[in-house]
Amino acid sequence: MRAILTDIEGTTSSISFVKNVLFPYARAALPDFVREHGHEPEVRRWLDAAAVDAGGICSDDVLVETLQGWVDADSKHTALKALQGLLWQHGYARRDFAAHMYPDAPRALRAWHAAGHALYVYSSGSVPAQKLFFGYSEAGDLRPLVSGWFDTEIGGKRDAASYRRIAEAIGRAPADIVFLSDVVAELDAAREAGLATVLLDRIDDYPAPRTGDVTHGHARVTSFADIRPGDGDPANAPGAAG
Ligand SMILES: CSCCC(=O)C(=O)COP(=O)(O)O
Ligand SMILES: [Mg+2]
Repeated sequence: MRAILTDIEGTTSSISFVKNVLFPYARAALPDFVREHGHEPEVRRWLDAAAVDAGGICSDDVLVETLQGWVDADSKHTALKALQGLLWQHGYARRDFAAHMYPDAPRALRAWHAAGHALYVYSSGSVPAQKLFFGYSEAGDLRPLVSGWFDTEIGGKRDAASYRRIAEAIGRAPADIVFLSDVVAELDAAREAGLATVLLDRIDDYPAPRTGDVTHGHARVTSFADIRPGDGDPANAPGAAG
């Protein structure tokens, strides 16, 4: 039984939810959050880590502006991602929003879990942010389906070494893991590490279909419904095109 490792943004869920709901929420909440919680060790640790890459020692006001710029630029900086997770906690808990899920994703995740496939998440969002996302999803609490969570603390998503570390962490041979993502560069890195790969080509996120050479030979599907992780090479899945 292959294990399944899935990305979130652009794969289980729409990019527009992250860009139009989560990021603006974090951006707006940052100044008050840093003022009210900046002295707490967990928050300070990430603020200090961000400050190092923001050019060294600076005031919290300058740091907030830098962090807001990183939000606008969709930076995957680990410290920003950790802070975003802490910021979103309030929004989810107050039911200001629920995390978007393409309906085919939770349907397939539940079916794969019931069939005995172990499911893992690997996202640039911090592990706490991933758990909030799956916990407060439009499809309900999906956390019980997931056996393990990985973020960029294990390494960048475009680095093959990250996938080798994940395989080791979950105790599986790389070839026994299928990685699902919307980003070809991430799939290239996973394939280099020996994982099977499937490109999610979500029409809502990527209106021009990504076919032919741009898929770099990865199996391509537009829905989780077309992935057959138990059938050997996912490239043979119905709907997959290299
Ligand atoms: C799961 S947290 C919200 C999404 C996010 O901040 C992010 O960076 C997602 O990137 P992904 O690696 O899931 O494409
Ligand atoms: Mg993605």
